[in-house]
Amino acid sequence: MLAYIGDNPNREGLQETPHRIVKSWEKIFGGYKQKPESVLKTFVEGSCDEMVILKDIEFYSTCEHHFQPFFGTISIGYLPNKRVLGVSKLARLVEVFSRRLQIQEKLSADIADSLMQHLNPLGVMVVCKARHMCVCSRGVEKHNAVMITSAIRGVFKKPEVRGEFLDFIQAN
Ligand SMILES: Nc1nc2c(ncn2[C@@H]2O[C@H](COP(=O)(O)OP(=O)(O)OP(=O)(O)O)[C@@H](O)[C@H]2O)c(=O)[nH]1
Ligand SMILES: [Zn+2]
Repeated sequence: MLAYIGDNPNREGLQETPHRIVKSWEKIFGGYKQKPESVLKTFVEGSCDEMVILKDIEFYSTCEHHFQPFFGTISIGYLPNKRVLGVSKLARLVEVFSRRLQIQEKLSADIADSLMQHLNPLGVMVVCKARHMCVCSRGVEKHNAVMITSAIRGVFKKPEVRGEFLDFIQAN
C-alpha cells in the first residue's frame, strides 16, 4: 500500500507503519471478536414499564466502501418487557457493531435487531447521526453534511411512542 501511493516503505518513518496499522485494527475492528449477547446482561425489573433511553453515545466506525472513518452519535431507546439492561450495556453494544466495516443504515439496524433478539423489549428505536470522511475529505467533499439514519422496531412504529423518544433525545 505504501509503495502503491508512491512513498518509500523503507524510509525510517514508515518502517514500523504496517505493524502500527495492524495494531490499530485490533481496536478499530475489535467488534468482530465480540458477540452482542456477551455484552447484553439483562435483569428482571417488573416495575419498570416506561421508556429507557441512552442518548448521544459517541462512536467511531469504518465505511465498508472506502475504508474511511465515519463517526458521530447514536441514541437508543427501548420499552422494557419486564427485563432491563445495565445502562452501560447499550454503549457496549454500540462498540460491538461500530468496530467493524459498516454502512450507517446497517449499524443502526444491527443495534436495534440485537436488542429485539436478546432483550425482547416491546420495541426499540435507534437514531444515528454521523459525518463520513469519504464524503468530507474526498468524493463530493461536503464537510458539513451529516447523515441521519434510524431503525424502528415494535411499538416505536406508533407515532406517539416515536414522538416521546424524539422529544427526549432532542431535549438537553
Ligand atoms: N447509504 C450509505 N452510503 C454510504 C455510506 N458510506 C459511504 N457511502 C456511499 O457509498 C457510495 C459508494 O458509491 P460508489 O459510486 O460505488 O463509489 P465512489 O465512486 O467512491 O462514490 P463517491 O463517494 O460519490 O465518489 C458513495 O455514495 C458513498 O457516499 C453509508 O454508511 N451509507
Ligand atoms: Zn465511504
